[in-house]
Amino acid sequence: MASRVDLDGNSIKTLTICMIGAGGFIGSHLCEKLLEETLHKILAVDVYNDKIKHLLENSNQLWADRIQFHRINIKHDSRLEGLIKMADLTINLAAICTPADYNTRPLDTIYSNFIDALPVVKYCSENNKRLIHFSTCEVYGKTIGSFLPKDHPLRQDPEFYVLNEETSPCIFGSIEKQRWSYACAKQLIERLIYAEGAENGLEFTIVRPFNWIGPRMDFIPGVDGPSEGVPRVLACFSNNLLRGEPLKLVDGGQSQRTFVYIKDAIEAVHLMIENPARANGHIFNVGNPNNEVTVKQLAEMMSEVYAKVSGETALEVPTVDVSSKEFYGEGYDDSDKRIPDMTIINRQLGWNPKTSLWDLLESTLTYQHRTYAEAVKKAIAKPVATS
Ligand SMILES: NC(=O)c1ccc[n+]([C@@H]2O[C@H](COP(=O)([O-])OP(=O)(O)OC[C@H]3O[C@@H](n4cnc5c(N)ncnc54)[C@H](O)[C@@H]3O)[C@@H](O)[C@H]2O)c1
Ligand SMILES: O=c1ccn([C@@H]2O[C@H](COP(=O)(O)OP(=O)(O)O[C@H]3OC[C@](O)(CO)[C@H]3O)[C@@H](O)[C@H]2O)c(=O)[nH]1
Repeated sequence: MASRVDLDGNSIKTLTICMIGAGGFIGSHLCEKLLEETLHKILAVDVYNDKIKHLLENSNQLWADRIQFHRINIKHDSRLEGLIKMADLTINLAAICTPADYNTRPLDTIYSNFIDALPVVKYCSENNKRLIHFSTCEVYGKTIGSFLPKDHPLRQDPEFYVLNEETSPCIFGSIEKQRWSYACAKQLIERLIYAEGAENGLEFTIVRPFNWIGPRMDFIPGVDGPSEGVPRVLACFSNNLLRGEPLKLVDGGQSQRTFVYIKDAIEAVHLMIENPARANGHIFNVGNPNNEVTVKQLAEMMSEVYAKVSGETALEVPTVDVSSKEFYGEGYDDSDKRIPDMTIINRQLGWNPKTSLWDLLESTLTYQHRTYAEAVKKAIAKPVATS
């Protein structure tokens, strides 16, 4: 591989990266990218490795000696500090990050996103190691505009809904709305990291992903995850499509989201890894402001794309409304709208997303159909056990 240079023309040093949560959706894509396009070494930490098995198993691959898997639960494992010390950079992706858990398992959610991340920050700070920490767009909570009357003209003013790292407030619901347990824990760990930077010189970058989606995201209930499990919206809707059932719209599917293709987003993380002078001390929104839809529009587009890639006829009634209480239980609440301000990431790293929502859904649903269609058919055909 020819010597590579960073955005300022300096040659890039080969790094050892301790990647915690490497076995998850984002981790698996980041491992793939780093192994295929760089010479960096990865100490991959997770409790699972199914999504990176293809990178670990084949010892003939060029990168076989550049990835090592460590099955470690960071809650209680003394090996973690040693791995962080061995690495030049730690990337922490580990988290409980599915909304169905936030209001039903708030303690696990808070522990996972705050308490369990504490030693990682401490070890990086004490050992003068750089940290890239994964936070979330959920730290913004609700938009200022959502508190205005429905037809108020200021709702159309970007000042009232575009989310900026340096100027937007974090607006959460009341404590009994346990949905916000995740956002609040992520916000506090961001503040702690920021304070470690200010008081102890920790070199950090905080990433706020805005709904990254693509292959290997979450699980299909009853196939490679629990039958009663509720994954994030891409996998929920994929599951409905694979089973030929209507897509469930929570509270009518009026919330808005911007979706970015995982492969575009990984490019942004790659730039952060290799341009520390431009990334350190910054918080970055990583999303695609051009791919905004309501959840209802997402459902309609996914139904259309799935019919195209699977060759199956779309349902005549493609969606059904369901209340949030019925779907998620007590204590659920929602972010109304999430448009990332791209000024900072654009200025620091020159990054812009490329893939349209239609194109990213086409490649993702092709993957979902190829990977799961047969397994779902078998699961549906299996007789239900009666007592
Ligand atoms: N995907 C998105 O759009 C998105 C959006 C906002 C924020 N994020 C953040 O990005 C990060 C990664 O998200 P993802 O979508 O890849 O989720 P994921 O659930 O697929 O990956 C998280 C990984 O962390 C591992 N993990 C959790 N607790 C652990 C522990 N105690 N010890 C070891 N490993 C542990 C899990 O096994 C999993 O493989 C999370 O911090 C999440 O909050 C993601
Ligand atoms: O079957 C379904 C599932 C979900 N919805 C609604 O879709 C919206 C998006 O839901 P989801 O992708 O599950 O999660 P959120 O966007 O709300 O939150 C995530 O954002 C980033 C992250 O931090 C990590 O990924 C996470 O917290 C939402 O409005 C659901 O109600 C649906 O209608 N039908």
